[in-house]
Amino acid sequence: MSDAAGTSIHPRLSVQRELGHTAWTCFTAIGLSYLPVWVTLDYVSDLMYAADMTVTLHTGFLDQGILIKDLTRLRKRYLRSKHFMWDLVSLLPTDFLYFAFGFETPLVRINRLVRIPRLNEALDRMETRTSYPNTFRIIKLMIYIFVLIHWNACLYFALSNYIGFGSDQWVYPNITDPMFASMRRQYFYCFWFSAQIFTTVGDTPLPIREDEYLFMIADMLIAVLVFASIVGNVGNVITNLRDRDNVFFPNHELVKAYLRSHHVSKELRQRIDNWYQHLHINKKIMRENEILQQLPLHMRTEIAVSVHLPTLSKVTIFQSCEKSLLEDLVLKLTPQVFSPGEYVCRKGDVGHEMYIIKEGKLAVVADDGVTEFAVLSAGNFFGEISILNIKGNKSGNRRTANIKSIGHSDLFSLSKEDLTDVLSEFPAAKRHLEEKGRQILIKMGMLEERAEVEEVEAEKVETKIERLESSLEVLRTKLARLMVELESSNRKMRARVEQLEMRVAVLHIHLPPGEEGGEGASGREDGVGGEADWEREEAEGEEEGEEENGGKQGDNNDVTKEGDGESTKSTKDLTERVAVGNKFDLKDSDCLKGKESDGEKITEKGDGRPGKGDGAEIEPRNHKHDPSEEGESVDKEYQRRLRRKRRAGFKLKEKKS
Ligand SMILES: Nc1ncnc2c1ncn2[C@@H]1O[C@@H]2COP(=O)(O)O[C@H]2[C@H]1O
Repeated sequence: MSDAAGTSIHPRLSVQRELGHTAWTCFTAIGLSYLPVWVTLDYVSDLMYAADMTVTLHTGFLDQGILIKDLTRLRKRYLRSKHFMWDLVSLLPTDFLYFAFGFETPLVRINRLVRIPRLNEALDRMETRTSYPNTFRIIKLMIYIFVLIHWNACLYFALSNYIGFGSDQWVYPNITDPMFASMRRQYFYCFWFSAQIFTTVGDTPLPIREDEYLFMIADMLIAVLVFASIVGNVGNVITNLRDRDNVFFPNHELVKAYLRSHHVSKELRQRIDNWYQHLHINKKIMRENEILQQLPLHMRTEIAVSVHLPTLSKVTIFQSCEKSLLEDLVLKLTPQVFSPGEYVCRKGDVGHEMYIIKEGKLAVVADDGVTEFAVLSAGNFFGEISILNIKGNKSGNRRTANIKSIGHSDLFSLSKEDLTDVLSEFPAAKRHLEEKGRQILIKMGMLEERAEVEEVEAEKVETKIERLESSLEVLRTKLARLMVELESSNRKMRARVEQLEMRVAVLHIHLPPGEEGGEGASGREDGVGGEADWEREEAEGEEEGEEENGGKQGDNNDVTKEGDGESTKSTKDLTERVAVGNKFDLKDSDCLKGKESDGEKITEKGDGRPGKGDGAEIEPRNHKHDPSEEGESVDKEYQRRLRRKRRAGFKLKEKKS
């Protein structure tokens, strides 16, 4: 059960109780004559109070935005709240006091009044739910005033009773007088007396005694407040109504004042007045976008869809459209009203929006304003040609015809930007609109078909170029990937060769000295792995290196660097190089080769010892044995062989290829 349900039974109930009780308390005769009625009303009210407690117990509440309906939690919450305390107090069975004081003292039930805040709560809720809040506010105010006057009337009667009926001219006349004896007369007289005070009419008899003066003073003070609140509330209601009108409709008063001050012709003023009249009488709300702006977008869309969808679905082009397109469109529509004979657009004007007809009839007219080419009615649209950039349209962005409102017509306008926005997402609808425009243009002979064909062809060429460019891009990426793969397999190969060479070098080192020397002595022909070949290659390499690189010889470090660089050069670099259109230049690898030969050469030069470069650089036997030197020479030997073999490998590969 929702929260609102809990308080809905209160207003009638409480008003009735309060009126009843004071009447019964002060007008004892009324109370005693209708005792069964009062008692029944009292206990029915008590039942309702109890029912309200049950309802409250089942009323959900929001916890972090989630409606809690769990009974145990609801019960716990209610029992711990202060409402429960007040509800309990209001239902205490004080009626047992009747046995002590008798039925003439219904005041024993005064504890029921602690529920008054619930009455206010209920009224507030009703006010937010009613569709006529201003009327509701006025009625609420009237009820409050009525209750106040009623209570005051009862007090006046009770005071008169206390002073003595008819003891002076201010108090209630003697009730033994038949004229004032009837219960109805008693109540009406007191109510009239009280109403005079609260409405500040003040036409009451003058008080005589002090207690009468005190009563009057208190009443007058309350009356001022009551009067002020009446005036204030009614004023508010009127302002609200005017504000609402000002939001719904353009401010006529302001426009009128403007027209007067600028001495606008009577005929034009008349037309504007008629237009205003039409808006008011037919409740044409012009500023709905402004009004709905205060709501969140999804609610605005829902409202706009429910209000305008029937119109949009009448429009042929939108009939087959997806719901999302209509939802997009509906928020961008601006209502416009045109008077009879008014032009919506004129031929030759620059088009900024298109129109959808909600109601009314419009004519496509010749320049004379009389000859009608076509009549458009609800569900039709127009003004799309000049904003769609139709190819071959001779009039460009200019209106192709005059459109005149025959009677009053209700249109929705849709700006060029909004239409372009929406149509960019829905190409089918765009094609449909363009097709319709093209047909009209052909009929009018305003479509340059050759230009259209040319534009279409130019578009085709453009599309082809775009396609070629994108294929080129794909090819480049593929090439880059291939190059990266090539590099990586190269690297792997080299690593493998290095490993093998390392093994060979280790074998050499561990050979017995005789064999080692033998190898050195036996000459290059017997060298491991065809060293003679390497030497030859080396020599060639040197020559090539000299030819190709000339002055680059100083780059001797590059040999090793290039070798290592293979691994440091990231594949990313390569990809970038290729992607930016640098054709992967084979010269690079040639240079590399060249540098390697340079490097080799420089190493030899650096050695400065003839014969060192021939690859048989084994230390003389009689050299004083130094283990560190031996290690160093082995290292150098190994490096040199490594380089030579690598180069030889390259050359062999090249030769083979
Ligand atoms: N013969 C016609 N029948 C229906 N509509 C037309 C005709 N001629 C022009 N229109 C519409 O009138 C509009 C005038 O502005 P546009 O040229 O932007 O778009 C035009 C069409 O939508």
